[in-house]
Amino acid sequence: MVVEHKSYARVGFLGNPSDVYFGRAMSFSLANFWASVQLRPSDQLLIQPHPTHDLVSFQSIHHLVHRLDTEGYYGGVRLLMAICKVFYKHCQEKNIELNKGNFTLSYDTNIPRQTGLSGSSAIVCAALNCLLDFYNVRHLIKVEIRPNLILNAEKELGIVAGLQDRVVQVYGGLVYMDFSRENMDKLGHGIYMPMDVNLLPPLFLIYAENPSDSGKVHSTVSQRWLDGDEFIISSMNEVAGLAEKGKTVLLEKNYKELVNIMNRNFDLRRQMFGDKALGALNIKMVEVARSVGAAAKFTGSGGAVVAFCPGGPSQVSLLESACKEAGFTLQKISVVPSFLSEEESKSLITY
Ligand SMILES: Nc1ncnc2c1ncn2[C@@H]1O[C@H](COP(=O)(O)OP(=O)(O)O)[C@@H](O)[C@H]1O
Ligand SMILES: O=C(O)[C@H]1O[C@H](OP(=O)(O)O)[C@H](O)[C@@H](O)[C@@H]1O
Ligand SMILES: [Mg+2]
Repeated sequence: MVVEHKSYARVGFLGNPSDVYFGRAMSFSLANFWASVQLRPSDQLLIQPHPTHDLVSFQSIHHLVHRLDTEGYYGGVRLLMAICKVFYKHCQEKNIELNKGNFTLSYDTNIPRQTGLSGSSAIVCAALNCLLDFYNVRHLIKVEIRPNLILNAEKELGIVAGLQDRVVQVYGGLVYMDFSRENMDKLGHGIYMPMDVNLLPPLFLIYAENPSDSGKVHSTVSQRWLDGDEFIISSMNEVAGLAEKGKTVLLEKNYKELVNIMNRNFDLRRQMFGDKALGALNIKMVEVARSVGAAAKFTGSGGAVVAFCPGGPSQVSLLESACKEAGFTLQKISVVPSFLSEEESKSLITY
């Protein structure tokens, strides 16, 4: 029995990064890019390195150093190992029996690497889905809990990350999420509300080959937040509030106000993180979009931008030219509908 699962990239549409800090967020599953994981039964338990993403053979020392400078030390192998560990420990803790032989896990991805499109958790989410089916335990691990397991796999590796990406990668579609401390403490997870994807106006993705490490980007703000820095705490609360406002604005189809909310979301991130942490190229992507009057903000911690053109097709043409001139890739966003089964949707609040 070979099991294969696909998990899509995600766009943190509003409220990110407050999800890392007990805030609120609205995100959607992006059909343009995905990761896939395959599980095959085998005699040995093998985590297969990807031929390009886990490169260990180089043409020269120059090539090796260039690769480390541009893409860092790690690929997906550590993510696959970490989710195996987290899944196993969770099952042990919950007395879920895992009666099966060994397997080989392999992965592939076309999600631009480390561009804030959640390439990391797409690999982890697809692997978790393989494990759930291989061991036939999907019915024993609630849908609300699965994002926590995906996040814990990355936390295990010391990556600073939040839940918004993992939630939408498990649920699919458009989801509004409330991670308030009260809910997290009481329920052990946030409150996740699927929304109608048709409420979204046409959106565009701008990105560049410019990998940035979300853990590194978050580390200073994360420490300041832990230290009780008032500016970070109040700004993060405002960012969380934007997701909530955004929910109302989308339901009312008030797209004029959506422009202000998206722009404010990025401006607050910029004030909190500072230009050095965000990176000049990432900031330029937002500025290029804004130069034609589009609203723009990061999809994640940096590398890709979600843009909205309230002026319609003529403004989209201007955006196309501006991106081309700046050397950025522009794609029309396509959203993946919800993945939830009828059974899984029943317990959830929908809009
Ligand atoms: N496309 C990829 N292929 C292989 N591994 C990846 C890829 N993207 C991310 N990773 C792994 O996940 C880790 C964290 O990536 P992260 O900075 O969160 O990127 P992203 O914004 O894509 O989620 C990386 O250090 C690496 O180990
Ligand atoms: O900063 C953000 O918006 C997000 O950063 C991480 O996502 P990534 O795709 O790795 O950049 C993090 O996992 C999210 O929870 C944050 O919202
Ligand atoms: Mg990530």
